[in-house]
Amino acid sequence: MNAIKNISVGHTERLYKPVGYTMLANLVNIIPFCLSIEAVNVIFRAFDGTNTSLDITRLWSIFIILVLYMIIMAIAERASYRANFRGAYEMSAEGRISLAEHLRKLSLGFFSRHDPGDLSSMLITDFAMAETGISHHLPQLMGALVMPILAFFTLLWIDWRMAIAMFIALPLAIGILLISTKVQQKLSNKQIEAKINAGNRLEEYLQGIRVMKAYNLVGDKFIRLKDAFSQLRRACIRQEAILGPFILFSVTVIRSGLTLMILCGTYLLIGGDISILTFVLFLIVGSRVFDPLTSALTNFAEFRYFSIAGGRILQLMNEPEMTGNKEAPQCGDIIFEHVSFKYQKKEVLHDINTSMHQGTLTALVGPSGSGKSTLMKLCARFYDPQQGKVLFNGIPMSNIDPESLMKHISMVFQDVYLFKDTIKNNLRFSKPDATDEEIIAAAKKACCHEFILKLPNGYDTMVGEGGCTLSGGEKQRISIARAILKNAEIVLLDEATASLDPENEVDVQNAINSLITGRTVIVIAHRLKTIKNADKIIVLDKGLIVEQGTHNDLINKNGLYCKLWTIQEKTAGWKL
Ligand SMILES: Nc1ncnc2c1ncn2[C@@H]1O[C@H](COP(=O)(O)OP(=O)(O)OP(=O)(O)O)[C@@H](O)[C@H]1O
Repeated sequence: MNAIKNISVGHTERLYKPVGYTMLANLVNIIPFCLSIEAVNVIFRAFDGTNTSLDITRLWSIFIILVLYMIIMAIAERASYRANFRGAYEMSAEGRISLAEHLRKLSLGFFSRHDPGDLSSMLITDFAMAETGISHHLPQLMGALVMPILAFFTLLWIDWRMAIAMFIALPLAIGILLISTKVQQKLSNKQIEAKINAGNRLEEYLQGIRVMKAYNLVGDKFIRLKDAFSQLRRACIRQEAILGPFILFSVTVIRSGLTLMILCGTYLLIGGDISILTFVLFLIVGSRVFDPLTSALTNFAEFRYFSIAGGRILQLMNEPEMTGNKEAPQCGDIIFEHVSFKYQKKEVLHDINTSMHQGTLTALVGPSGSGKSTLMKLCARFYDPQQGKVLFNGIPMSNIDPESLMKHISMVFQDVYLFKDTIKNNLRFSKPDATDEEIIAAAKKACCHEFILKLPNGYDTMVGEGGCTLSGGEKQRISIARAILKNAEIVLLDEATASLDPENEVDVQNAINSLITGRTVIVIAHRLKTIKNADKIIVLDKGLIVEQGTHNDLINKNGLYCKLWTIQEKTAGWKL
């Protein structure tokens, strides 16, 4: 039952149509079989010494029914084929979209626990496996059972002894397959893990090829890739080598029923307990019934393998989404009350108490790894803290709908991601209904306009996957233009001006200054001169707030900020 739920990714009702059609097709498929039995019967009666003449009319009728059957079957098979495949592809297309949608609603903490390769494998490979399970294996498994079940009950009615002899080995064959279930689960999980690992290593190898060439590391990474492929090879071989004999054995066991039935029939025939016609009838049924049974057994094994993929998808679907259904307030202060936060096990923020007031600029400073980016991510509710509260206009962020909150926040990160699309669409991403004029105005403010015009197709130029056709500084300016275009009440800037040349930095700084009026701005800047005029500077060290206040307050305190400031003054132009 679990396997069925898994393979349909929780939508068992989607299976009714394909399974129903295939079972019906298999049921109808019995007609030629019954007709051939009837034809044997007619011929047999003409030669059994009872002086009955050969009923040619009946034979012709059988032939005509067979032709009609073939026409109806061709139409019905087409309908069944369409139902199977359409159902499977529709289910996986919808499933992929809803899974992608679900992933969007998960906390970022989930993504730091999972490899992106693992997730993309679920979206592509696992769904493809569930698709195959639904379109092929489950309908074929159920369909293949129709004929043997009907045959069993009919034969039981004709002669129970021979019927039992024919099917006596079936429970044993099923038992063997069921015994292998646990082994299969373990081996299949290992094989799927090895497949994902190989995919991840390959991605790492391809993405890091530039660094590897630069540092001559090709050997080491290649060994990791080679190991991953060797592991996959071993997992595949182990799975086949261990499970194959189970299936072969159960098929052999089931087929032994034919021999048993012949032995039993011969014995009964000699004893005069059955007629030759009954014996021939059993031989005809016997020659037809074991192929679908074998196919059902092999499909059952395949079906179990494919259902593992469905189980992985279901597990992911059950990951809890971020809570909160309150509409985010238009604006307000962000307040941290005794906030502690850890990624997995490591606590990186300890008992943070601070506030970022509406319409002011708050700067986060501190040595690398002190927790600045983490604190900023908590402001945007990328994560919920394990202890304490983050309040937005007095409402705990954990009660606010994350999507509603995002409408009020613009962000500029250190690493800018651009979609494989035109520059214009990459800008429009932050405001889907923006007009061309608005886009250009934002680009001008962020000092992008001129370099965009110099591109081959201006605003319609395509940028590569991840924006690889633009320089770091250009990507950052595009990202600033996006934030300007979104025009949100809260602006989060992480190293916004880090990769700009001094000339552009002044322009962008001016653009940012005009953007922050009446807004809450939180900025991480390693170059302290850029935040000298901030309303509040929060100094972090090892996850603790060690100082907070204005530039002058902190200089007067003569603490960590003053130390950092002095170092930067002395080494002007250096980057901490
Ligand atoms: N996704 C993550 N998973 C686990 N640990 C993380 C993650 N992100 C950051 N950390 C760790 O949390 C600590 C704080 O990192 P954070 O990025 O907040 O510091 P930062 O002050 O912004 O550093 P930098 O100035 O170098 O960007 C670091 O020790 C870092 O290694």
